Amino acid sequence: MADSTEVRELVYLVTGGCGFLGEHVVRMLLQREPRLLELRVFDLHLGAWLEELKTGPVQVTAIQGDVTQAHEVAAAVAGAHVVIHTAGLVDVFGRASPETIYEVNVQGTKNVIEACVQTGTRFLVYTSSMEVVGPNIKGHHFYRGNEDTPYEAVHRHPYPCSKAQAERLVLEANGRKVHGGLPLVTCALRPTGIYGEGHQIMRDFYHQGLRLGGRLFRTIPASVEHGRVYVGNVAWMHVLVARELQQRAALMGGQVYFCYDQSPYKSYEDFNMEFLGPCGLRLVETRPLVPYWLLMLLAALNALLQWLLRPLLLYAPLLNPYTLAVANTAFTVNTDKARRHFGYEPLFSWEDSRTRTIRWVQAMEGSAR
Ligand SMILES: NC(=O)C1=CN([C@@H]2O[C@H](COP(=O)(O)OP(=O)(O)OC[C@H]3O[C@@H](n4cnc5c(N)ncnc54)[C@H](O)[C@@H]3O)[C@@H](O)[C@H]2O)C=CC1
Ligand SMILES: CC(C)CCC[C@@H](C)[C@H]1CC[C@H]2[C@@H]3[C@H](O)CC4=CC(=O)CC[C@]4(C)[C@H]3CC[C@]12C
Repeated sequence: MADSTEVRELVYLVTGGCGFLGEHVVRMLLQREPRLLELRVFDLHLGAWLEELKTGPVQVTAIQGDVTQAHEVAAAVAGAHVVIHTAGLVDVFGRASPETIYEVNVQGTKNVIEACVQTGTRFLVYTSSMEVVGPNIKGHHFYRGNEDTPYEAVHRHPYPCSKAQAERLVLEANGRKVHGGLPLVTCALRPTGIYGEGHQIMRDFYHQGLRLGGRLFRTIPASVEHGRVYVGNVAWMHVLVARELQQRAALMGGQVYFCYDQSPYKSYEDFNMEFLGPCGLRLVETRPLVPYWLLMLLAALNALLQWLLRPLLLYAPLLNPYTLAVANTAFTVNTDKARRHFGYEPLFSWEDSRTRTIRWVQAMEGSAR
């Protein structure tokens, strides 16, 4: 909470501040960063909700801009003490071309780093992803691993490749001299699958369940654990890391941290049912209804259809070979690195996270109840 004894002097910039995670980071900063003087929210598409934030003690500056445009980024970064770079193209469904994904995720990140160097901004927090580690193309399971767990991180899909490249750039930039001669301090946060208020895929599953008469059909065995983390805790971790990076540069600079909380280890579908169940949906079958080989065939067919239809229309269903491989490969983390390095404790318990997410699903139009 804002402490009235703290002096408001810091300028923060959040790129992608109107996205699913970005909005939570923006709101969390306003609630939990008492030294904030100005908060710049940079996004390709600005949300109308920003207006309601402009009446508080912090100056909220909305900047409509594109991270792929170096001059726009430099203008937004100039004078900021801290940059939280969450902007990214999150596309594993083939909606955008690989070139566009690289342009936004890699070139956009380069632009942010160069802007920090040119303008003298010293602290950069990058929202990376578990996907920079895995699941890899071989489908190796990553079972309750931590930041030091050996794992063959080999990818082919543009999204994880671009996130891995961008993360490397951010970490390599740690220690570079910025304008004025002081060193840049960077670090990267790697959320697992984020859930919570505003999660588009949860919305899609909910509406799909409604269309199917309140039922969802299991596709992945319940034993395939998936790492999930509540958006409020991911946002809190960003706020904390940005704050502590300024005090503990030697320890935290150039480091990566998985984002974790007390959300239970479950399969992707069983986890979603924690929220969709109380909203009237049920998961049919204890075992997958469709055999895995058939799912693979359907996924390949979807990829083929996407390619054939591309000149005419965008066909981008949830099921494709990549999403199937990710959903069917266990990836869970068990770490306390963030606690050890900067005192992170989840702000929201599992019960809170669950209740908040259920309330949000229930508030969606046409609740199944
Ligand atoms: N959703 C998830 O489960 C996970 C997301 N992440 C990472 O978290 C970050 C945020 O992801 P989400 O909030 O889920 O996605 P999102 O799509 O809701 O938010 C991304 C934001 O970036 C903005 N953006 C996209 N291209 C831009 C550009 N060229 N210039 C300026 N802004 C641009 C979008 O308008 C959007 O507001 C991303 O970097 C993503 O890779 C990491 C792990 C898991
Ligand atoms: C076989 C089913 C039809 C598959 C449906 C579920 C999938 C769409 C999702 C299963 C796992 C998700 C990914 C995972 O949570 C890790 C991610 C991290 C990110 O940085 C971005 C999003 C994502 C790739 C996420 C995307 C949806 C799933 C593949």
